[in-house]
Amino acid sequence: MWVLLRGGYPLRILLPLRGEWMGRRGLPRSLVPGPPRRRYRKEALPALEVPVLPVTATEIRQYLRAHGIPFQDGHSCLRAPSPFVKALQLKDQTGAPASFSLFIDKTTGRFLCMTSLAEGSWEDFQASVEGRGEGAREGVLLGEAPEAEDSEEVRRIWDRAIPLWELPEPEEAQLARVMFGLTKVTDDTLRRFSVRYLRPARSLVFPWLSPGGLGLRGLKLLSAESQGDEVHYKETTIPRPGVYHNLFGLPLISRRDVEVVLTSRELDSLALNQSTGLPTLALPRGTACLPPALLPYLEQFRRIVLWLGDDLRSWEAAKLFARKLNPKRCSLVRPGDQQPRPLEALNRGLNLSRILRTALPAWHKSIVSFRQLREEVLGELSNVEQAAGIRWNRFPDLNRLLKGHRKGELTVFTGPTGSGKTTFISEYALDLCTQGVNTLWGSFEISNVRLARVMLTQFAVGRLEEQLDKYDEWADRFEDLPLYFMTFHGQQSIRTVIDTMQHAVYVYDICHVVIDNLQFMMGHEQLSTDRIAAQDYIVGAFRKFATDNSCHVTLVIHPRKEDDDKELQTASIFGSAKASQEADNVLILQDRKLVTGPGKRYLQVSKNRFDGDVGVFPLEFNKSSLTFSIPPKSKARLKKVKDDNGLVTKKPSSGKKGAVPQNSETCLGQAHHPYQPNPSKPSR
Ligand SMILES: Nc1ncnc2c1ncn2[C@@H]1O[C@H](COP(=O)(O)OP(=O)(O)OP(=O)(O)O)[C@@H](O)[C@H]1O
Repeated sequence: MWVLLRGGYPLRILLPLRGEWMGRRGLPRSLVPGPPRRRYRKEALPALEVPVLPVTATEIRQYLRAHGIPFQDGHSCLRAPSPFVKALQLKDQTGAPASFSLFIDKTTGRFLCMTSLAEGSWEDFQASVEGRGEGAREGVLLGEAPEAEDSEEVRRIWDRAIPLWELPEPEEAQLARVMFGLTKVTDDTLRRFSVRYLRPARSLVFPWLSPGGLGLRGLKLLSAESQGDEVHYKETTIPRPGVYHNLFGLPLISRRDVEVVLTSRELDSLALNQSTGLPTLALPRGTACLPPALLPYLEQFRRIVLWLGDDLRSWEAAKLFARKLNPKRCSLVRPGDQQPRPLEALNRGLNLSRILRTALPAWHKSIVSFRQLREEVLGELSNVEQAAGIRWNRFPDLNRLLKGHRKGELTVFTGPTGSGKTTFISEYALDLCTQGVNTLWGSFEISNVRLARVMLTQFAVGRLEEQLDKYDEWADRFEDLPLYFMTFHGQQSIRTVIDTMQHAVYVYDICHVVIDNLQFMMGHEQLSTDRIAAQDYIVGAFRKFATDNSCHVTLVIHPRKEDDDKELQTASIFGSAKASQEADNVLILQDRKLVTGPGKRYLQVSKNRFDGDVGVFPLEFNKSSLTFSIPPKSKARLKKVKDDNGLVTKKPSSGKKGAVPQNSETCLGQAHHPYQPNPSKPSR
């Protein structure tokens, strides 16, 4: 059953790959825990060229006032009476008075009615308010959530899973407890959270229950594999990660709870709740993202403590999420030896309540004293490996020079026309995306379909035209990557692009934005002198965005002038020194055709603010897989050039992969070779 919405259709500013290219799924589904979701669907209309800007909180308030709709201002949402609630429904799913059960996200305008569970975009809401009379006559029907298709599989797995204490073999139960670190978690805790165990998969099963604990919306299976003296966890969710929006523990939250502890793992929530008795919730995809669709369920809390993990990445994610939740009500538990993950703290007999009391306020005045910085400095010093950022799997020599890909930096990338800039940066970004770096592409030059085709070929490391029988397998895995595309093409104003990037950071927790390329934000009418000023302004805007949002921006720039027989220099990129000063890193794709022959390229790191190492290394283009990454068998040479102190070091490349980040779990929660589909992931 579908609703035929009246009025304008929201133009898709951000388009997850699946919506445009795969053609097999509808618009992004921002689902929230609860019984079968009611959602608005729209006739598929071609997105028009001019994207709309996200609605602002001021506009939302003005609209509600103009239509006489009372509202209360919350932390991340406005609360209003719901137009989707029949008069007789007096209580919502969580037992609150249904009158103010509509939550409208102040940043995106998306709404969720806690009573009818209707949800949709700001335009949907306006259509339902303005078209209410006509809507009723046309028969406003609400669609079932598309992921309902998984419910049979969910029910089948759930029915086959049993509580740990019901396992026939006590040894099996004990082994499972040891593997998952649950030796100090009681059966009562497991029972309260309805945790089960699926014997055939040797996996814990965490249910996605509706707030009232009535409906089963989905599941997360967690398996553990011991590798040496380490245990690696692998997560599988139904429905897939992109729509698995379960706040694990939500059914245990009562309306009277005003404080909650957010964790990044279900096991940590079990340990925390058992040890402190505090309400606790686990985020559906750990530190990878905090879907805005979950914010209405967190509105009731006056204090939120984020205890996401024991490493720098968790600390960074906690700061990012606190900004979305309203920093003034958030406190962060700082990672440290005496402040490990909650489950580890429980197993080490530490006092979790005391650790919670050391949580630092997320919000502080704009001028900070060193006291507030010292914790972060300590965090960086004790996590040098992670402070260096995410390492590329495919470009070990890039790791040796840049040491990693870090949030908050601006990288400028250039190369001669037609040299393979888009192709290289596509693989460079894909490599990071497969490691859980939420990525937004702004492809102004080539269409998203063509770019996605290049990326899928690079992802499959081979021509899919010759193996179309494997297309679905690769496309399914590719679809689960945290990868989003702006729908702009051709000239765009920098303001529009920045606003859209801001929106994406909020909605999808984007950590890496690729802009290909800067020239598309330079109006044609600008004269040459203006062009330099315009370029400086645009680079400055991206610099500010990267810093303010702790999001890495990679900016592709066509060189100002090129002499075919000479290497590009930094000066040949920028009109003025300002732009090269703004960049943290400057990469140049050199194609010395005269020297190295067809296909050969060199990548030159000509600026590296992180630790100063600059140099060049060879790249070999593989036409069938469209990849530049060094084939594992071949050894590439890394030549370092003199750094500022005149030191010259020349290290033969070991050809080893760059150091894989400590937590090699990806956004999909499983560590697997990024080049191959993961056979252990159940096929759809
Ligand atoms: N090293 C290479 N050798 C041969 N062909 C290449 C190489 N790199 C990319 N190509 C091919 O050249 C074409 C142009 O590549 P690409 O669009 O990445 O270049 P570009 O530098 O981004 O171009 P432009 O300057 O127009 O943006 C593509 O078809 C690509 O497959």
